[in-house]
Amino acid sequence: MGRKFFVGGNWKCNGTTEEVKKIVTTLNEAEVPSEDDVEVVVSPPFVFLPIVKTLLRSDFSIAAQNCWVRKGGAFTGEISVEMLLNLGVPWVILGHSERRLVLNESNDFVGDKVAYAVDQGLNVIACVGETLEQRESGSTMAVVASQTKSIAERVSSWSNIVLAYEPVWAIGTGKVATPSQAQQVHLELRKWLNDNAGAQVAASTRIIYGGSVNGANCKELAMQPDVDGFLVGGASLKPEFVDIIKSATVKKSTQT
Ligand SMILES: O=C(CO)COP(=O)(O)O
Repeated sequence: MGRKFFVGGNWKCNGTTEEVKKIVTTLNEAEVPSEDDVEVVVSPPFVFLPIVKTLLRSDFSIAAQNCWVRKGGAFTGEISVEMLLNLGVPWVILGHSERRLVLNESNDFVGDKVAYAVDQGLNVIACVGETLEQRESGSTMAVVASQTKSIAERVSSWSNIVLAYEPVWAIGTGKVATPSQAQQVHLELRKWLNDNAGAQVAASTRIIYGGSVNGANCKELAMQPDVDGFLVGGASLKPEFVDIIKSATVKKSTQT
């Protein structure tokens, strides 16, 4: 079964209403490969989800950048899965390193969030990735495996989960993982899924790369056999996001 190329744009904590409208206009006017060949999901801050949902072309989808771990209630400042579903937001990004590291979200907490969101019917972009210190000490695979394990042991199905490998040292630094560094970890993650979640999950789960992806480096990364797309930060706020979406064509050419 082929894995459809996936391009996510994580806008993080950026934008004004005017800027958001401008990005959406650029996306709406872009000529991109067909929905059969690429799935595009943009993730604005919560407050802009309704306007983006209203204005964005119908072949692109939207994601929240976080959600509460269980059913909503007396949790000041949180946004629940139920609210996202009520607004018609189909995706959520969970376990981003900025939340793991700055807000101290543990592997267990992220695993609980993913399980609750998936159980309620959301699609999840689940992020894993090592810090520079962890890479330099040789523990990259141990770190991403334990982050993935906390998810795997809580979910009964992977069919609505996209796994995003985002090495922390490559995020917002301009220091992109080389295509072979990305491929190596993606392949290891797929082997891990094979051994722990089954061959079908390993074959069908999309593993996307995030960390300083831009219009110039996306093609070579897209050609790697286990790179099934991208989660883009900074460049998703710029017109070059369109070029990154177009790298789906490069991917397709490597598969035929
Ligand atoms: O964190 C990221 C996407 O979630 C990557 O961010 P940058 O593309 O800005 O490095």
